[in-house]
Formats: sequence, structure tokens, C-alpha cells
Amino acid sequence: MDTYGASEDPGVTFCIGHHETNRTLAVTPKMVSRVHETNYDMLSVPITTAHFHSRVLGLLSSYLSNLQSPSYDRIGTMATSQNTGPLVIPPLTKLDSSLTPNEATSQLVGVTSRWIDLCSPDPLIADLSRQVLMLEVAYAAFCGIGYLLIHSPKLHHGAIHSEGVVYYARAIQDALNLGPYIQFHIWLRMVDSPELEVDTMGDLAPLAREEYLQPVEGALPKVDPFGTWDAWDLIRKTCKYHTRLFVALSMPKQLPALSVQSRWHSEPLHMLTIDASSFLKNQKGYPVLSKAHQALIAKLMRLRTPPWILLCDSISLIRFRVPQSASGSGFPKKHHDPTPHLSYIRNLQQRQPARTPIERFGTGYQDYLQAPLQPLTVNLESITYEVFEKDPIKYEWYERAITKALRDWADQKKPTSHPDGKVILAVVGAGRGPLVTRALKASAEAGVEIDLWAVEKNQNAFVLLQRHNETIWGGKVTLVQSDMRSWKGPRVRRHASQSGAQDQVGGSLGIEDSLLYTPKKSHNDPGRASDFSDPTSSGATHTYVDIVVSELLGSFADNELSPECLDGINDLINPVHGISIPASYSAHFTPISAPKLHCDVTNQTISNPAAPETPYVVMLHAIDFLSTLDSPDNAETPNQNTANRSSGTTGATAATEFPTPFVQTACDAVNPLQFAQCAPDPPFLPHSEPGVCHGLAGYFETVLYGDVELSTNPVTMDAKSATMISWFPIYFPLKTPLNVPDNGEVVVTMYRQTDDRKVWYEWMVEVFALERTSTSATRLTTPAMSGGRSVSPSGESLKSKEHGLKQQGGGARQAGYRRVRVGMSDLHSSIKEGCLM
Ligand SMILES: C[S@@+](CC[C@H](N)C(=O)[O-])C[C@H]1O[C@@H](n2cnc3c(N)ncnc32)[C@H](O)[C@@H]1O
Repeated sequence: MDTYGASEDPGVTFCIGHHETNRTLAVTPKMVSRVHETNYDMLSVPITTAHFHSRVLGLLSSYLSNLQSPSYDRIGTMATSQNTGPLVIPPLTKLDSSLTPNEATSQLVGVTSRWIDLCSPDPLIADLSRQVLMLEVAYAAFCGIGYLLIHSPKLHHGAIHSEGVVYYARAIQDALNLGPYIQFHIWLRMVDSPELEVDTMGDLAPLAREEYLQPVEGALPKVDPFGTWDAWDLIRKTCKYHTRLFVALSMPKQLPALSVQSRWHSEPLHMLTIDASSFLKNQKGYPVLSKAHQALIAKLMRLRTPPWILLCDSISLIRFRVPQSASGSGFPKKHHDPTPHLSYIRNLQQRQPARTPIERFGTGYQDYLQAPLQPLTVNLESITYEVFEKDPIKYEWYERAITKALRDWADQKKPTSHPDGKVILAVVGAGRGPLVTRALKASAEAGVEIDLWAVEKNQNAFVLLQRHNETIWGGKVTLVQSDMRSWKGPRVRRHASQSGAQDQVGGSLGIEDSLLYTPKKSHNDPGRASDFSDPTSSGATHTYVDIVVSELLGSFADNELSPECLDGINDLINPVHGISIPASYSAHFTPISAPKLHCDVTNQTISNPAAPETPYVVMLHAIDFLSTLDSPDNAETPNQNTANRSSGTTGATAATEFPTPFVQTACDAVNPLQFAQCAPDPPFLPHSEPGVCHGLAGYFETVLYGDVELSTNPVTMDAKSATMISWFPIYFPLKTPLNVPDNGEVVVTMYRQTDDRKVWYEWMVEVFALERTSTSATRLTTPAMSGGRSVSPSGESLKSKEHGLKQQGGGARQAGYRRVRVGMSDLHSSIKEGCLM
């Protein structure tokens, strides 16, 4: 069980700005206030003017005309000196920028020049572009601009592709230092479409000298769905995942595949730009967005930090000055809506689907790293229990499970451990008692009498249990304040069947009972409960528990020591008919891209060196699953199997569910009373996209009883326990992110370790690329397993594989290929943050 607080639903608010590509009017405070009246929240502003642009072009032109062809001496050394003289842009003058620091500056997004080319293969153009950017950033910083929009890197220069991105990245790194209070937004397209990279008049790119270019031979390269993401990945890596570096994403008219959308959803996306040309017209001629666009916006607006929306070229600022003028956009004039695109987006804001219970509950906790609990050494506070108790599913499901178990007990006429024939039921780890209440209800519902015991080690919660027993449960529960591992089991009077009286039913066994603990004997020893000798002079004797109910699970099933605790009462359970609720549980994991979490872990490392080797409890949100079961090529293809992922499945959101993750079983269906049994599922061959693995997302599933199950696994949660809020997933970080190529394989090795004082995990990730070894390479259709499980002396050890072959369906390995290891993480160990026993 994890701990976090609920909060009220704040609703979804859109922050909308206006951007004009060729804004020529100076942006004044008066204009900003007029824009506000029109219902925009902010405005973009170019840092420099057309005058500055002309000045730079003039400088370049005269530099190039004076340039001599390089000459070389006999041994090939460049001999001219003039060529090496750098071209330096003199500082800005008053005509170079219309930006002035004033009271409206905080509502402006500065835009750097789009005519530069930081990636140019011609060093002269690249350097000139870098100087332009630096001058603009420095001036924006001086004026107090807080947000900058920087045009995307140019990826295609004739036949040269993506080679200059590193220069761009280097320039951004310098810019981050130059503007220490500025948030930088790299303005990217969702996919790399070469034909959209069109040079316009005055751009520096076409001025690159021929000797640095390679003309395109044949057709233009094809659209690369992850091309712009790849460039972004290089930039943010160069800038070391800088906390002031964000993505501004432009939404095209035709959205790309859901796998691409899902990737951007996981990145630090702080601006979404929508061009007027991305809108459709409805029957009345008004601008509207497609269902797929609406669904993507709905998803993005549920991010922890919803992106601002920048409407581009939807209306000229001239219109702000004379709003009554006729529309120039071709939309109907009779309603005189001067800002139809804005009205549409505002209307979309109103129509956002209500937040799901999980979303409401998790507000503020999305992608927030929480240190794991120390359930044995730290006593929970009442408020924490109160939060647990808000779960709409968990207690209901426990009640169902107990009812079914009691009915089955009665139907099967199983003998009970009580001389009176009552089923002896113990809630171990009772907390404030919600499962005790549910057990009493289940008994009434099933019509099966129980002798109810509640064991709790938290002496503070125990006070409340005593009070509840008096006021709510009518003294029907026997309370034991003890660590369950020291509990000697329930007691009944030897002659209870004659007298009808049971020892201390409704009474409380105080702290002194825990002092009765005798150290556990060897495994062959029948143990404490089987010792039916009279332990006191009261005439009572120990007996077995028929049904033990516990809720000791953590986000990764056994990470809060449920097995160790339950192992401590194993010999108290009716050896023939005893039932444990839960009956079994399993742990599951999948590799994820999680840039925000990586950034947060890295920042925490400064004060806590153990941070990158700590498994965290996190409500995962801005993440991308690297291994998926399917990858719909069509953005409109619905896939509703992905639960617990982002925004629920209501309304428009359902139209674009992201691809379903492949979630590997780490530890399969462990019987909590025999927890050493642990085996991974056979591996599976899911589809994988290129990406970066920042860590592993971990989940659990549990069978409470029969068909009553709980799950946090995104693949099964909807079917088993939708809307359950008690557990967030666990995140096992990687110190250094690993690049996973398209067609790659990720192999995860994980150990659960113990030294009898604490329990911790060890994990390691390897990445393989597949190399073709024969021309007749074919795919096998039988699951292949390399890795497999090995059992360490100190606990269970798991080695499971994630395959990422480009293939639909599962269970295949490619023949005619060999695996080449292309990356490998450290062996991480959470020993320093281990869970104390
Ligand atoms: C996750 S809480 C669940 C509380 C309650 N059953 C519920 O569902 O709301 C687990 C409870 O088990 C108790 N607990 C954990 N380990 C225990 C142990 N070894 N012996 C007794 N109580 C234990 C904790 O103090 C805590 O109250």
C-alpha cells in the first residue's frame, strides 16, 4: 500500500496565446491588454526586426563577395589569411528590435529568428546563425522575457541528413547559460517530413556554399516518424536534460501514428502550436479540429503541467485593433466573431471530459517520485489510513472475496478450527479496521458465523481498533496488538462446545501478548500454533486460523515485505483447509521512456547519492512504453486496452488510446504463504519503437479469492479492478539512459535480495540490436527463452526478457539474426534504501 493524499478537482484550464509568423507591429502593453480582452492569455513577440535580418544578410553578402578562394602551400597548408578572419555581427541597435522591457513582458513569449540555420554544413552560416541566436537570447534576457520559442533544427541539407543537429544542440546549451531565467522551447514538428522543410526568401540555409553541400540524388528521403524526436533527444542529451529546456510541438493537419503521439506525450511538452491551416471547417464554415486532434489535446491537457496552446496565424493583430472589420479568413461574417479559432479552443476547454476518480485522486501526484514506505519500522499515521480507505474498489473486492470464501467453506462443509464450528478469521495488519468491518459484513452476507481476530502492530492504530470494537463492532472482535510474526495464534476455550463461551471474544489481548513470542523453530518443527497445550491457566488453548486476510502489498507486490510477514504466521493457518486472502500475487514490469522522472532522479542525486538506485512509487503519466503489443499506423485507430496510463477512456479521449504496453511477468502467481516460488512467464516478441529507456515501470496483480482480483497492470487493470486508486506503479530508474534501436531487444535481469535484516532489489538492463546473419532470415514462431530464472540463495532472482522485434502478435524469435549488445546499464542495487524487516 502506498501513501499519498487526495485533492479536489481543479478542472482543466487552457492557457492560450496568439502567434503571428510575420508580426511587424511592435507589441506594446496596450496591445497586450487588448489581446487579453479578446480572451487570449498571452502573445508571441519576435526578438528582432526585419531591419536586423537585412543587416545580417548585408554583412554576409559583403563578406562572401570579399572572400578569396582558399590557396594552399606545397604541403597543403591553407595559405590565405583573409578567409580566416571571422564574420562578427555588431551588437543590436535600436532598429534591430522593437522589444522594450515593460510591465507586459511577463505575458510575452519571445520568438527567435526562423531564418537562421544553426545546423548548416557551411561553418560560416552555422556560426552566423549562432551569433544571431546569442544576440537575441541576450537581449531577450535583458528585457526580462521568461519564455523563448526557438525554431526547430533544419534536418535536411541536400543529401546531408541530421548531421548539424549537434551544432544546434551546442548553441542551445550556450543559450541556456546566457539566459539563466529563461525557459527555452524547441519548436518541433511531430515527424520529420523533408518536404515541409521549405526555405523561404532571406533564409540563410540556401546561402551555404556549394563546397559544403551534397546535392540530393534521386528521390527525397521519406517521412521519418521519429526523426524530429531523435533530434530532440540529441539536443536534450547535449544539454543534460536541462530543467529549463522544453518542447513546443506543432500539431499538423494529419496527425501521425499513435506511437509517435505517445512519445511526445512523454516529453516535457510545454507548448502546443496549432496553425490555422490545421483546422477543418464545419458545415457552417467555422474552424474546428478533427476528433483525433481533440483527443490528443484532451490527453495533453491532463499532463501534470498542461501545455500552453499557441494559435498560429489564425488572425492578424490588425484585427485586434479593429475587431468589427470583416473576417479575412473566409469564415462567415454574419456573427462577426473576430477570433473564431480562439472561440473554438475555448469551447473545447468547456467540453473537456470530467476527470476520472484516479485523476482526481492523483492530482499533483502525476510523475511525482515518492520514497518507498518502511511499513515495518515506521508506524503509519491516521491520515494515511484515511487516504487508503477512500479506495472505491479495494475494500469492496475484499468483502466479495471473503463472502465467497465463507460460502465455499460452508458449502464444502469443511471443519473449522473452532470448537463451536465458527470459521476463525484473522485480519492481520488491520490498520484502522476497514477489512474487519468488511469481514463482519461478509459473514452476515454469507450467513456463516465467524470468530474474528484482528492483529495490528501499530500501537496508535490499535487505540482506534479498540474504540471501533466498542462502538461499531459490538465487541465481536478479538484484538491483538502485536507484530504478526510474534503472534501465537487465536485461543479458544477447551470446552467451548459445552459452555458456548469463547475465550476473550470481544476482548483485547494487549501488548503483553506480544511478549509471549518464542523464537521460530526450524521448518520441520510443527511450530507455535500446533502446540495446543494450555499456555495460561485460563483454560484456553491455541488453535489455527481458518481464513487469514491481509493487505500488505506494495506497488511491486512483495516490496513491502508481505511474504516475510505472512511467512511469520504460516504455521498458524489451518494446515488442511486454511485459506489466505490474497491467494496469490505476481509482479510485472516493462521498460519505459520517462524523461521527467530521469531528470528528477538526477536532480535528487545531488543531495542523495542513493537516489538513482531507489525504486520509487510514482503515478506514472508522462511516460512512453518502449515495448508495445501493437502499433496502430493510423492515428484514428482506437485501442482501448491501455488503462492507468494517462487520462482515462471517456469521450474524445477514447478515440486515441496509445499503444498497449507489453508487460512482462517478473514473479508469477506467488502463493503468499510459499513465497519462494517464483518464475517468469515465457517471453514474448512485441513491437518496439526506437527510443530511450530511462527505467522500468513495475506493477502487480493479485488473486484475492477465486475470480476476485486486483491489478495495477495497465493491460489488465480495467478488467480486474478499474478505478482502484490504492497503489501507484513502482519505477526502477536507470542511472544512465539507454538508447533502444528500432527492432531492438531489451533484456532485464532483476533480483529480490535479503540478508535477513532487510529486503532490496537489484536490476540491470541490456539492449541488443538484431543483425542479419543470413539472407534467408526467417522468424520462428515458438517462444524462445534466453535468460530464464536463477534462484539466489538469499531469495528469488529473475531474469526475464523483453523482445522488441518488429512483429505483430507474440511468441516469436527471428532466425537468421544474431543479437549484438549495443547498451548495458550498471547493476543497480537499492540495498541502501532496502525495506527493513
Ligand atoms: C497497508 S496497511 C493496511 C491497513 C488496513 N488493513 C487497510 O486495508 O486499510 C498495512 C497494515 O499492516 C500493518 N502491519 C504491517 N506489518 C505488520 C506486521 N508484521 N504485524 C502486524 N501488523 C503489520 C501496518 O501497521 C498497517 O497497519
